[in-house]
Amino acid sequence: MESEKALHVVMFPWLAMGHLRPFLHMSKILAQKGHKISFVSTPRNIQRLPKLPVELAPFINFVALALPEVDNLSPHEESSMDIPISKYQLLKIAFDLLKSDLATFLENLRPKPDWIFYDYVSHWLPSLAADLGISTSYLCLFSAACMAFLGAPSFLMSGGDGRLTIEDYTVVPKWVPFPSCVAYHFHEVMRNMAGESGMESGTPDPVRFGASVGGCDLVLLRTSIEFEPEYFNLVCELYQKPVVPIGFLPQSSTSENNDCDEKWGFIKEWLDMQRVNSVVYVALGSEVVLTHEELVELAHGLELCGLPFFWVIREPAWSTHDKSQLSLLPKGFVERVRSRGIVHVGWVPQVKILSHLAVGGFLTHCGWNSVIEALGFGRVLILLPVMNDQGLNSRLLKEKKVGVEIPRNEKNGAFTRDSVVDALRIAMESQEGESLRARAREMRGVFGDGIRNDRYIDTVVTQLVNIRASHLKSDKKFLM
Ligand SMILES: O=c1ccn([C@@H]2O[C@H](COP(=O)(O)OP(=O)(O)O[C@H]3O[C@H](CO)[C@@H](O)[C@H](O)[C@H]3O)[C@@H](O)[C@H]2O)c(=O)[nH]1
Repeated sequence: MESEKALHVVMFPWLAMGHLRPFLHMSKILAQKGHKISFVSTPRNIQRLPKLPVELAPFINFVALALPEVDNLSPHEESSMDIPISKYQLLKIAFDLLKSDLATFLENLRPKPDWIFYDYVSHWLPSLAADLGISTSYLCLFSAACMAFLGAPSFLMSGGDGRLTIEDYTVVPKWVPFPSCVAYHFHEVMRNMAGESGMESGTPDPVRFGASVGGCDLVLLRTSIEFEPEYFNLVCELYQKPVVPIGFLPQSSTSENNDCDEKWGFIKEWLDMQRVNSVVYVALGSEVVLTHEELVELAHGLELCGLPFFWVIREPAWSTHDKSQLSLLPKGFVERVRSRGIVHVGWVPQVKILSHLAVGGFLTHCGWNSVIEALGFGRVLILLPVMNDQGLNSRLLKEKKVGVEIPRNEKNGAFTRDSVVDALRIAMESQEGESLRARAREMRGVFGDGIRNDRYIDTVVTQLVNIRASHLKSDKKFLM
């Protein structure tokens, strides 16, 4: 790369592991190409990120801004994984209050950064950056299908997004011109509403999305044209502005080299003892907490199916001993499955686990990072969406025939142990599931191919350089 084209990019992700990590990953990829990064977040979130490889450390500067205090949010509650969904709006209030410290940081940066990449929550950032002459990109970490479902920015901005009833979210929107099953189930909308109660942050999520898309110079979407061309093209039509796919930012099994190294030893030892493609990896990301009933049915399903499994259970920071996830499992479960199943509480090196040849399938909540990581290694998916965008992703993955969804009761979301067993058997063993497994294996070439995905990044960098150059040309104040 010619040195005069090196960019300085400020990263400002939402306070959630599923957002901080891909922003960091994007930072590392740009740093590898010689660009400079200022990664802005709160102290505890920065501390929790995987350590940088030495060769990239000079290119990435972490900037810690203290999270402003708000009522009913304790000082250590800095990320969505620290709090129940009922407190998400409080975290958004605190996040919005970072605006003035971020503005001070940006004003004092010399020379001025070229770009700021922001997340969907910071709806106030485009105008702040524009005043300072910094180009803006909304780095969107959701599938194109999900963004197409949400709709055009003007629609999102108009009074909360024009959908008035729960049922409005359960149908494919009228602007989707091709056959699609991407819409929420009733119970998914209900679960999401638990995080929106009262709109305490003053800014509903649809408005945050609409302003983030509408206000930026460039939308970067973490997807590829090969996987969901119809939805990607629809997003471009809806947005009427430059939208560039960034590919999937695939990670190799060694790219998280220092993430939970000590744990990997024992996990690998266990996986090494299992047959190729035989293990179901079960994990539900950094935010989902199952209800007691769901946890019990999932446990029974895993026990009854007879397959080897590695189940990661997240113990929420706010749970007490009698409400801990482990204590809610069926009595004697861990002992009964010990010969073929591991229940692990706490953080694990997920990418390393998914890369292991013993893992055949992934029972997932359909967080977009998890989906990308699993398909990068060609693992078939058993879909158990819970909240956020997960239901939409699940429908997309079903549509693309790379996974089987565990059926739930439409109204209350209940699922049974038998439906878990059925889905697991289809995905992992039965003749019926062979085409799903084959299609998931094919996806390695789309999600996991480093060279193919790197081409997307090269296009992104060209766009960043060109758009920035045209901004500098058209407005002298950008030259400060
Ligand atoms: O023990 C763990 C648990 C998680 N991870 C990593 O953490 C990330 C989790 O991301 P994701 O799978 O997307 O789940 P969430 O953290 O739940 O993600 C939130 O953010 C995603 C991206 O916007 C959304 O798709 C989800 O619905 C939303 O819940 C992934 O990279 C995992 O590899 C680990 O490495 N170890």
